[in-house]
Amino acid sequence: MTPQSPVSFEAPRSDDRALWDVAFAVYGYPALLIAHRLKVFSLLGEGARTLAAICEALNIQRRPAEAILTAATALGFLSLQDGRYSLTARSEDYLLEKSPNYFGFFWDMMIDNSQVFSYASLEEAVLTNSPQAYGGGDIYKSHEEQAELARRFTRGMHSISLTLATAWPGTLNLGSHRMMLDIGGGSGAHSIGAVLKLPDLRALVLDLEPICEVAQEFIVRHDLESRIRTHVADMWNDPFPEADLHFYSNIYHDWPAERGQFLTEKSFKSLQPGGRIIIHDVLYNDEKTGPFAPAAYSMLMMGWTEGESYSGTELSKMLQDAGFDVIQAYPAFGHYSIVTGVKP
Ligand SMILES: C[S@@+](CC[C@H](N)C(=O)[O-])C[C@H]1O[C@@H](n2cnc3c(N)ncnc32)[C@H](O)[C@@H]1O
Repeated sequence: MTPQSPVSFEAPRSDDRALWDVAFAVYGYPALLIAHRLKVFSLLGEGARTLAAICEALNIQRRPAEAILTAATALGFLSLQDGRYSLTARSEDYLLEKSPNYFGFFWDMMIDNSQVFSYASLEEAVLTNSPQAYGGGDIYKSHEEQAELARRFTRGMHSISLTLATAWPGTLNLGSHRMMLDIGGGSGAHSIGAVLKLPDLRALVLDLEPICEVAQEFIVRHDLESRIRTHVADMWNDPFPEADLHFYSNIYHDWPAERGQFLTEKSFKSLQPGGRIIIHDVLYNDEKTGPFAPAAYSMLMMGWTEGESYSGTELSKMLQDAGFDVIQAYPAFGHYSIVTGVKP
C-alpha cells in the first residue's frame, strides 16, 4: 500500500448560511404563496386567531399550519403575540383584497404559472435562451388570442402597478405636461396614478385590444373616463397618437435592448420639442453587481419574455443615442426607478 497524503480539513473563510439561504428560499417563499392561496391573510383580517383556530378554519393539521405561519411571521407578514397570530401593517396593506395596494393578484399569476419557476423550466429557459410561459413564444400574442389569459395577466400587473403609481408622478415636476401616452399601459394603473397626482394631465393608455378592454373597466372603476382614454394599437407597427409625455412602465425589461432602442427612437420622433420620455423599471446599479431584485427580475423575464433588466446607465445611453437631453434617473417606489429625458 502506498502512503496517502492526509486530506486537508480546514474551516472555510465564511460560514455556510448563504448556501443554506439559497435552498431555504426555494422553500420559504412558497410558504407565503400557499398561505395566500389558503386565505390565511383574509382569515386573520377578520381578527387574531390561535394556531388551533387557524387549523380548524383552514382544515389543515398543526404541523403544516405552523410551518407556513412561522415562515410568514419570520418574513414579517404575521405577528404572534399571546398565542394568537395577527396581520402586520405590511400584510394589511398588501395582502387583503379590499386594500388598494393589494399584491395578491400578482402572486396569483405566479401561482397559476408556477411551472415557469420550476427548476426544470428555468433550466430549459437558460439553456435555450427562450421563454417558457404558456408553452413558449411571445406571451403578448397569446394574450391577443386568449382574452381570459390577457385579463388575468393585466389584473396581476394592476395589482403591483397601482401602488407603484403613487410614487413616480411626484419624483419630478411634471406640471407643464398635458397628455401622457402610457405605452403598453396594461390596466392603466400608471395613468390613473398620474392623473390623480397631476390635475392638468390627461392620459391615453395604448395597448392591444383585449388589454384595452380591461383597462377601460379600471378607468370606469376609478371614475376617470373624462381624463383617461384607451387607444388600441400595436406599439411596434402603429403610429403614436399626439402626446407630450411618453411613459413606459415594465416595458423595456420585456424586450432585448435593440427593441428598447427602437421604442426610444420612435418616441423621440413622435414627441415635439419639450416633450418628455419616462422609463419606469427595476434597474441594475451601474457596475451591474446588483442589487438582487433586478437580477431576480432578469430570471423572471427568462421564463416569460425575451427581455432582461437594464442599468440606469444603459437606459440613459439609449435616450442619449436617440437625441434626448437633460437625462436623469430618480429612485421611485420600492425596487423601482425612473430614467427620463427631454426632447431638445
Ligand atoms: C409587463 S406589462 C406592463 C403593463 C403596464 N405598463 C404596467 O406597468 O402595469 C407589458 C404590457 O405591454 C403590452 N404590449 C405588449 N406588446 C405590445 C404591443 N405590440 N403593442 C402594445 N402593447 C403591447 C402588453 O399587452 C402589456 O400590457
